[in-house]
Amino acid sequence: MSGVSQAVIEAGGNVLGVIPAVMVNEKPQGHPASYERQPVSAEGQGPVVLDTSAGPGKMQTVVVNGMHERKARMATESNLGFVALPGGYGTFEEVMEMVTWTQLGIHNKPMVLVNINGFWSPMRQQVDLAHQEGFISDAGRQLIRFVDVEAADVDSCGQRVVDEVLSMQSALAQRPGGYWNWDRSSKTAPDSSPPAPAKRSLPRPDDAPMDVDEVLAVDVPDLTFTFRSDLPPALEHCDLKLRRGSRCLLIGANGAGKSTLLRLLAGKRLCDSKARVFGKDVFRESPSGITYLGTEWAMNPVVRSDIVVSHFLNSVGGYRHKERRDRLLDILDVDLDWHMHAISDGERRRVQLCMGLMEPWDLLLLDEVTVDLDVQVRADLLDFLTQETIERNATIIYATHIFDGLQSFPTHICHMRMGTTVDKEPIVWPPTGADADALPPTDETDQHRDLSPLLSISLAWLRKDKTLRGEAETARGRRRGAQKDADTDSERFFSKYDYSQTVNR
Ligand SMILES: Nc1ncnc2c1ncn2[C@@H]1O[C@H](COP(=O)(O)OP(=O)(O)OP(=O)(O)O)[C@@H](O)[C@H]1O
Repeated sequence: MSGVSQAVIEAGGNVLGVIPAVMVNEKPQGHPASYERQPVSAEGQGPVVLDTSAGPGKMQTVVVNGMHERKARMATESNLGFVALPGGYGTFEEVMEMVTWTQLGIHNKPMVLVNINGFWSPMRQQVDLAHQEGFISDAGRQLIRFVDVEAADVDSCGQRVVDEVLSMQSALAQRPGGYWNWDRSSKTAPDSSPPAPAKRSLPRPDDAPMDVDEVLAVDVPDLTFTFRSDLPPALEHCDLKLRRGSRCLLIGANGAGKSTLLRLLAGKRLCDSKARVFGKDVFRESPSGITYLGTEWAMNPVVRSDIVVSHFLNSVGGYRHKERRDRLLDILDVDLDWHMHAISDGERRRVQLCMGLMEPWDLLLLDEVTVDLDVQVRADLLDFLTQETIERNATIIYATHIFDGLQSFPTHICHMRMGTTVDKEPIVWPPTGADADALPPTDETDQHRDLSPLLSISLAWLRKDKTLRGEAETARGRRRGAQKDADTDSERFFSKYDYSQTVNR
């Protein structure tokens, strides 16, 4: 791969590597490589590396959380198709998965194997055998092609391979969609036509009437999602429609489903229901311009390793967005000389935000990432985000439990309860007319508190949600909190296993 990368760079092309975080810094113990890595660039030593010394092209390495994300990212980035050179298990697996995705209609991309000195011939025989035996259909046999190359001709076979990819691409374009209707909730056959315009009129943040052809920034109709088939759905019948330029707060108790919804919108999990961002299916069509920032980032060992912040930011593409990066460095008050392993949680969070927000986004999904910022930085950040939605018409969905200084931030609020969105459409904020009348008054318990209208409504919602959730759990034989009437052997347990002196608190 390094040879291919080097050649591409020398020819002025761009190389994008996608690497799981675990492989970033070190060679795993027992790694069979008998040589020390001698990279032509600093590839593999940071989240994204640009090596300008290698040649006129650009080389970048993107670090992702795991192998599945890596594959999905590679599939998304490939807009022409896939070319495989000889390789081992990983290559076999990737080749077959990408072909399978074309067979199933998840994407529709050529797969061309460069058959150097017959390396892939056994694979071709296997595919032909499966075809003869009826395991692969006639149409399925067309989903993979081989270009025979002698080792001596490797340097000059590039054009033939590209021609094969292009020819296969036009053949695939004639092909109907995949076998499955991936949207189980739809009664109709797969439809490759552009998404239907939204039927209902949604208020724009500035309340202008909606154009019927306008593509919504977020369109989630009746979304249901289950983590495992033996568990009840974590999301059920969720609806969320937002126009570009909206800033929507997700409000709900712990476990209401906010993070799950945000992660689905970020395309991190496959779900049967149709969820669209800018008119594209979030998982299968991977719309560009989505940035998701969640709390799990700070747990990643890479961001706690001894990396200097300036290197870290450069390596994730700071050079491409220098102006925004500098602006964010000022707003977030980040010291470029900090070492990531020797800063506070809040400081690490500022670096995360700087890193995540540098590249302009069209949809920003924020999952509680401002929780450990000090109040001044948080206030300045909220101003920056508001400005982004006004100036660039970008959209934000923000799940938080911290309501300080939020009163004038949202254009919409969306109440989630027990895995569902309570209203068919998010409530325009600040509310007026009938919307305002429908909102709950301050709960009696909270009348002595000095609450903003937003916090007052949220508290009233969550108090009601707790009661409803308690009733639902009781009906299922569950109960939270103290179980005063239940028999317990905790005293006996304590006398036998007294850990109180040994457990760190
Ligand atoms: N990996 C998982 N496997 C199974 N169930 C899960 C998983 N993650 C979350 N859930 C369930 O999904 C539900 C919604 O969780 P989610 O994290 O989306 O809630 P949330 O509204 O973001 O909560 P919080 O405010 O605590 O962050 C919870 O009831 C939880 O039990």
